[in-house]
Amino acid sequence: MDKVFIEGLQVEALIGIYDWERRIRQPLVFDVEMGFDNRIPAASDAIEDTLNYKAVSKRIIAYVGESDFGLVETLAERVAALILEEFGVAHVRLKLGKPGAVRGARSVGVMIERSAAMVAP
Ligand SMILES: Nc1nc2c(c(=O)[nH]1)N=C([C@H](O)[C@@H](O)CO)CN2
Repeated sequence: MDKVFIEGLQVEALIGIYDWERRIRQPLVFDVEMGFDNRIPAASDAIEDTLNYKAVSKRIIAYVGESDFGLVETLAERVAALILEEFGVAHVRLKLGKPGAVRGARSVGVMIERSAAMVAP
C-alpha cells in the first residue's frame, strides 16, 4: 500500500500525570504514516484527489493544542482515530514522542498502528 507521511510534527500541549506537568505546556513530536492509493492523484495531478498532508497536519495541531490528557497513550489513540474517521484513511501508523520527559533520553513515547475496523468504541 502507498503511504502519505508527516515526520517530526512538533506541537506544544498540556500533557502528563504529575502536578507540575498540569501547569506547563510541553513539546510533543508526531510521526504519522497513512495508507493511501497515491495512483489516483498521480494520474490527475489534482490536490483534491490527494490525502492532503497539510490538512491532516493542521487538524493534528489544532486537536493536540486543545487537548489535556494525562497519558501519551490516550492522546496517540485519539489522534489516530481522528485521522481514520475524518480523512477516510484505512490504516495509520503513529509515533508520539515526548522529548525531554526523561533525563538522559532523547525522547520517550508510544508507537501505535490502527485500522479503520479496529477503532475503539
Ligand atoms: N507509558 C507511559 N509512561 C509514562 C507516561 C505516559 O504518558 N505513558 N507519562 C509519564 C509522565 O507524565 C512523564 O512524561 C513525566 O516525565 C511517565 N511515564
